Amino acid sequence: MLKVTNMTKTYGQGSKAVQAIGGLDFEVGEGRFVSIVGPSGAGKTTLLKCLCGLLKPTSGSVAVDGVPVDGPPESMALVFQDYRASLMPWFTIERNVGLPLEGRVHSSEIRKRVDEALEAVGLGHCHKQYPWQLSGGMQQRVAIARAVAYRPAILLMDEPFASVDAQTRADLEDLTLSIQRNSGATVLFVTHDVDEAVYLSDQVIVMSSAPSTVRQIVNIDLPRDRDQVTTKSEPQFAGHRRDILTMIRRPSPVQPRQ
Ligand SMILES: Nc1ncnc2c1ncn2[C@@H]1O[C@H](COP(=O)(O)OP(=O)(O)OP(=O)(O)O)[C@@H](O)[C@H]1O
Repeated sequence: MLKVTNMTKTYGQGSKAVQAIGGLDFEVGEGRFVSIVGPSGAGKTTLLKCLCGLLKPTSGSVAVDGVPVDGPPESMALVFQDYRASLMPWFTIERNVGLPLEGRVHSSEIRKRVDEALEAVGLGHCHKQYPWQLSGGMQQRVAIARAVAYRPAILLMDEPFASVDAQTRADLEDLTLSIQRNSGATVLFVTHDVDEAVYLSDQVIVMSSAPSTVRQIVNIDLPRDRDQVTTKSEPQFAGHRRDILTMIRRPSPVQPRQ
């Protein structure tokens, strides 16, 4: 469904050039949940921006169902870490959720999808409230509801739970899994948290440091029905976690004393 071929990305030119992505090749199958991990500055956000057509790769290509991506495709939605920046404070929750659908589908259909999406994220009682009246975790649920209402074939998520507390994060992980199962969407999920990547994914793409390449694609052979306690107690979970952490761990800058 999604194919990245020999993709590179360099910002700037000449002596100021920064090569973020050195050359990436991978494919993501329809309905898969794929996480992307790698050291800080590896180019994970840059990769997502190239996938959704916000940035043009310097060379190589991105294609969805064989069609090259050269602008934001209709079939994709994005959820960012910073929910404060992605929600409009002067619009109600229901307006925020329905916004990407305005002008695309009939208003009665928008109402129906907004109701369903807010119900799915447990905010069926918040239609008329404003973002600033909700907690951080609730605001991130609104951002997820907006993506759900849009019904994308591909959902890109860039560290979506990095700004919420641990319990809310676990709840949002499970919410994302159940939404993905129900919708059948393909999810690409950038995270710094290796446990989160293993817990959520069918596959984890491990990137090297910049200029990045794919170090390894790890198939996660855990049963698909995940549970925060039992899945994380599985020996395979610990094995995947150890292997991925070993791959992305940076050498310590502090040398031991002789
Ligand atoms: N607009 C830009 N102009 C110039 N350089 C940029 C720009 N955006 C990112 N970079 C550089 O590209 C490299 C990759 O950045 P990117 O944000 O994609 O990495 P990341 O893996 O998402 O980082 P982190 O894990 O810290 O969020 C970094 O060296 C960064 O400084």
